[in-house]
Amino acid sequence: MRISIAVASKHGSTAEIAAAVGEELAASGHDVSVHDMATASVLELDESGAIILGSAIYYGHWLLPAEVFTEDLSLRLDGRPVWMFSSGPIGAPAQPDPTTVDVEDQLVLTQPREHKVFAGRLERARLHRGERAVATALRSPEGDFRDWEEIRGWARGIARALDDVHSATA
Ligand SMILES: Cc1cc2nc3c(=O)[nH]c(=O)nc-3n(C[C@H](O)[C@H](O)[C@H](O)COP(=O)(O)O)c2cc1C
Repeated sequence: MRISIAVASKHGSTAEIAAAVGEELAASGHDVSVHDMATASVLELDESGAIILGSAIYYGHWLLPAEVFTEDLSLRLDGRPVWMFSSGPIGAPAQPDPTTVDVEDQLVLTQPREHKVFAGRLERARLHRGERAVATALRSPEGDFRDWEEIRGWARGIARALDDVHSATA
């Protein structure tokens, strides 16, 4: 099946999650394309049988390009299955609590099969000056907390769910 992954990332770590999800789905035999929501058109996803949307979390929300893209896409979904992921919480245990991300609008618009929150990466050297000030004020831990086995396992679960859909309709 053709699967599109559309992602919004400011400092690259969420884009790398999208790439890993894409690798797993491709390994399961799917035809996968990854789109940057900051530059892609929703029309590029028209031929996809399933769609995965993901964004980094900043200040409790998805990045603006992800919010705009998702709203536009929602008019063209036509019942196609959607999965969503967010990436942000930092540290061990990861903070803030993954449930604090406000993606209510995106959930209502796309009715995803699942919304998964993955831990993120925060490296001060990559941040802009204002972001660094916020990270310092919040005493955010620094590091790469992404759990690749969790991420790849989630992608394999999507592949299995799509197989089930396919065999039920075959
Ligand atoms: C200024 C700033 C604000 C952030 N706000 C949140 C937040 O509200 N919730 C959260 O879970 N993570 C937050 N994060 C952590 C980022 O989501 C995390 O670093 C993520 O992995 C960045 O993804 P990217 O590399 O794709 O941009 C924030 C990070 C920065 C620098």
